[in-house]
Order: sequence, then C-alpha cells, then structure tokens
Amino acid sequence: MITFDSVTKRYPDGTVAVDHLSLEAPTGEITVFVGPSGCGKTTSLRMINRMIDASEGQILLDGEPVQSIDPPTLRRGIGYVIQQAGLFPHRKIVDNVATVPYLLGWDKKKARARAMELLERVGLDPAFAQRYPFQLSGGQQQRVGVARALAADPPVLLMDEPFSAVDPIVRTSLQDELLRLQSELNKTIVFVTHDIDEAIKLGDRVAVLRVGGKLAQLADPKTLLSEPADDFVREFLGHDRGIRRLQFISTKGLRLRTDLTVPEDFDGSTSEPWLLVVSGDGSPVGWRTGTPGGELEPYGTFLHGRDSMRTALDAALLSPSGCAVAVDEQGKVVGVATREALDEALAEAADG
Ligand SMILES: Nc1ncnc2c1ncn2[C@@H]1O[C@H](COP(=O)(O)OP(=O)(O)OP(=O)(O)O)[C@@H](O)[C@H]1O
Repeated sequence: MITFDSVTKRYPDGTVAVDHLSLEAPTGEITVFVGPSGCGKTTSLRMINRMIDASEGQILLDGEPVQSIDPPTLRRGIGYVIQQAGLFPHRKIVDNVATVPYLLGWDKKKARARAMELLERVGLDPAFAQRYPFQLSGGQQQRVGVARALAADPPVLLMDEPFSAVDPIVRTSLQDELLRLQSELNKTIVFVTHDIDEAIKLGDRVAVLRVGGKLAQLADPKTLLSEPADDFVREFLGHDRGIRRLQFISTKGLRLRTDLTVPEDFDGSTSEPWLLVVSGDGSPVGWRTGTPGGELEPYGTFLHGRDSMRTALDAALLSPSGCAVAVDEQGKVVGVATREALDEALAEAADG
C-alpha cells in the first residue's frame, strides 16, 4: 500500500504543486490521479519514487517512509511507464525490456529470456525483439514500455499518461491489455491521466485533483459518477455522467423475450411489429417486420449478464426495432430486450 500523509510539494519558485495530499493507494489495485493540467498529478506520482522529494508530509510504502529508502533501491521495486514510452533509441527492444534485470546483475541469458516472456505477455510478436524502437508504432512502443517496467517484477507500477500519445483505437486496446495484465499480476498501480473516461475505465479508485494540488474527491468510479463531491468534480465528469453510470449497471436482471425470434425460412405474419431472424446455428441475422418480405434490418447485440446496460442501450439504438439482442459467449441469441424491458431496468437503476 502507498500512503500519502499530508504531502505538500512547494517548488523553489514558490509554486505549490501539491497541497496537503492525504490518500491511500491500496495494494493490488489501480489508483488513478486525474485532474486538469497543472493540478499536480505528475508531481504527486514522482514523489512516490523520489524523482521529486516532498517538501512536507510523508509518503509511505507498506508503512515505510520512502525518504528512508535510498532512491536506486526504491526504484528497483517500482516500475515506471511514461508517455511515449521513453525507450532507449540505440538499444534493441529485447535489451530495452531487459534494462532493469541487467542493472540488477542478472546474467544476459536469463535477462533476455525474461524480456522475451514479457514481450509475449504484453501482446507483442517476439520478432519485434531484434528491432529498434523507431521501427515500432507508437502503440507497440508503449507495450514495450509496459514490458520494461514489469521486467524485474516490481510490486508497484507508476504510469504517467502512458497511453495519451496514441490514437483512440490503439489507446482502447492498450487499456484493455492493462486490465487483462492486472487481473493476472495484481500490482499496486498508480496511474496518471487527464482523461476522465480513462480514469473511470481503469481505476479501482479515482482521485480527482484540482489546480493547486488539492484532493477534490477520492472514490470508486461508480460512486464518483453518482455522487460527485462538488461542482468542480461534477463539471470535470462532464455532462453525460448519467449515461456513463450505466456502464456499472449489469444486464444480468434484464428481462428477455424469447418469443420474438424466427428461423430464416419463416415467412408467416404476426402481430408483433418486429421479429428477429436467427440462423440455424443460433446467430442473429437481422430484424424483419411482422409482415414477410422486405430487407432485413440491422441489429445490435450485447453479451447477456456480462455487458453493461450502457452496451445494451447502445445495441437497442442500433436497431430500427428499438430492441437489443442478447447473445451468449458464442454469439448465439439468448433473447431480446425490448424497449419496455430496457425502460424497467433503467427505472430501477435510477431508483438505486
Ligand atoms: N520544476 C518546477 N518548478 C516550478 N513549478 C513546477 C515545476 N514542475 C511543475 N511545476 C508546477 O507545478 C504544478 C503542477 O505540475 P504537474 O506537472 O505536477 O501537473 P500535472 O497535473 O501533471 O499537469 P499536466 O497534466 O499538464 O502534465 C504546475 O503549476 C506546474 O507549472
């Protein structure tokens, strides 16, 4: 666990970057520092591994003040990932990843084997090992940055806007990858971002900082969205806070209808305005109207019980029928959530 105990950082020119910050980043969890530019996120992060020293207060690592640990020893137990990866340009990828093991005096073979294992872990083709950083895309370089930070298996990982320099699609996949890795590794991660969506997606706990380095709120993402502490936090969360809350509401209890599906060769009429055509193997094909003939219309799906109400609602909005198609892990139809069922679930969510 990392503990900030009334930590203040005053730079020599008098700027107070962090002001009496007290919070805990629990072991095995992702704690995100989020806030507008200049609110002291990077300064707070760098005080953990003593790249910057606190002016007042103390930071404890599992109860031990970081001030009492000499910086090289401290940093060996703390992985650090920054924006644009910060790889050594003249070293091959494998040697970049093996940087800390080399520093720790591992023999070259063992260090390289560890680097190869990690490249695979972060989803990179081992063939990249022999390349130089400039021969990789920005997203691939970030993966190498994460692999390098994990090389000596540190219990703590500090990540400073690690995904902000890549395009939104790559960014999403890097975020997913980090969550997958974290589910296996259970590191204590402190993650800095200015992007509230990233904070909500990744954080077990989110610390919102305001300019002047003061903590505005520390909460889990669900609480943050439903109970922002003040106008600053509310404003920072943005105007679609209600919609984003839906991502924490499960589709498990969503009522499904199973009488609205028909096989592909069905050409009868019904009084239902829409019917979902399902192929022989159970996958959805498209919506047709109650009367036969005409083109099949598009549909949207959600994984029943796994995806959130946000995804279910999105699926409904993609279909002219206004209904969302519930599928299982194999993509087979398990039922249809009608507008009424979605309404009921939303009303319950609003009450809760
Ligand atoms: N070496 C320094 N000397 C003086 N002031 C500094 C120094 N480094 C940072 N600051 C100031 O401290 C405040 C906090 O900076 P910091 O980099 O921690 O913010 P941040 O929240 O990470 O910002 P950003 O999102 O823009 O990276 C800012 O007002 C910044 O100008």
